[in-house]
Amino acid sequence: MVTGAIDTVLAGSPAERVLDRTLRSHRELSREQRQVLAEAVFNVGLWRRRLGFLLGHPEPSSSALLHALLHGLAGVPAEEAARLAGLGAPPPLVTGEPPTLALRYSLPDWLAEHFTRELGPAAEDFCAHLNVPGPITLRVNTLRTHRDALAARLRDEGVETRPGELSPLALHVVGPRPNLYGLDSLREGLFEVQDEGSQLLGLLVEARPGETVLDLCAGAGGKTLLLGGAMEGRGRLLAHDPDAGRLDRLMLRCSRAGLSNVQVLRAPPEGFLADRVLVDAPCSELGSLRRGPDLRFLIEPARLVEMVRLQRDILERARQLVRPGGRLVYATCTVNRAENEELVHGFLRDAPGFHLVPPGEGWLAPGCVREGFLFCAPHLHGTDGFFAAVLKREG
Ligand SMILES: C[S@@+](CC[C@H](N)C(=O)[O-])C[C@H]1O[C@@H](n2cnc3c(N)ncnc32)[C@H](O)[C@@H]1O
Repeated sequence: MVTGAIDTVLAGSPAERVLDRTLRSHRELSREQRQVLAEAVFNVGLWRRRLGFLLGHPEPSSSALLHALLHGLAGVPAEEAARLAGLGAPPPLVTGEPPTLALRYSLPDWLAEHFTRELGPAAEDFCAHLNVPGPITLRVNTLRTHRDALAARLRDEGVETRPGELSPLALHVVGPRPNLYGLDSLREGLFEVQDEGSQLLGLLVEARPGETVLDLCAGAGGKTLLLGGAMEGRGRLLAHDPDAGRLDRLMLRCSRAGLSNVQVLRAPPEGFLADRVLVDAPCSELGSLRRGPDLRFLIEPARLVEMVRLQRDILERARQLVRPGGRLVYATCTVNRAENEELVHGFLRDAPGFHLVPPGEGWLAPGCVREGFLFCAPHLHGTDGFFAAVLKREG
């Protein structure tokens, strides 16, 4: 069953879905067996390239990969590892460090080369952090409570946290992964799960009570909810996304959070000017690769180029919706200059009425600023990878 699930993941099915399906059809498994299955599927899915190197074979069988994981990476004795993997005898493993970044951190070659071009020598550290799960981070809903009170409430519910150092709204869960969805505090809308870097993107908008704020790529509302808190529920908060299902989820989350001034726009917005516009753009999502073991193997390299045209179009639309003197925040969760710095510089060349302003002046940690933009990454800040530009329309 384990090797069957691994085969399906290696053939390109998303690991989360394969695991879910396998667990559903094997309800007889004990808690420990389910845990072992999940770890085997996720870790072979993640480490497949490094395991292939250990085996000296580009396309080894699932059993051989499982053996290499257990013996080569987890240190289980060879005979025991072979038995657990269903092999008669342990295959020999290569010793020594893999010679390339792609093999060391189990990435497609093109992606490792991309990160080297983007980050230079820091690519090694960045890629190492892609293989370590990120923290579970919560964002306090300031419409209902404040951070210290939420931490105390969570402690009463058995969840220990520590405050984030970058976002004043963040709490990181400490210790084993809790079942957050079973907590009354979540049902009462006291918090949302949101990466600390993602919180910074919403905070860069610096939305104020009484303003008109447009979240142009609102999705299921992660940032809309933050903006609503900053506006203290006063003013007009407009949320648009072409994905109707996501907007439905946004509305549910707003109601749980006690946010009543959100207006959902199902058609592309027009005919008004906003004080602030957030473009949390669709992107290649290379900053979120640690969120899934196999995401790196599912991305098509062409996506890094194809997204740029869509991002330009969205930014152009956003430009027309910012009032004179207003603010436009362009953000992505990717590490790709073509979608980030280059796109913004191109926009500034074509839209002379806008200029770049320092992100988060007076509150954002200087370590989160690179070349005048927000830049966060797992190896530097413990967040997913994010980019943002804060642009002001001249008055
Ligand atoms: C990075 S996600 C947004 C995440 C969301 N802001 C949040 O914090 O949860 C990008 C969103 O852009 C949306 N999108 C795609 N094409 C778009 C377009 N042409 N105009 C506006 N949004 C678009 C996608 O449906 C997706 O929900």
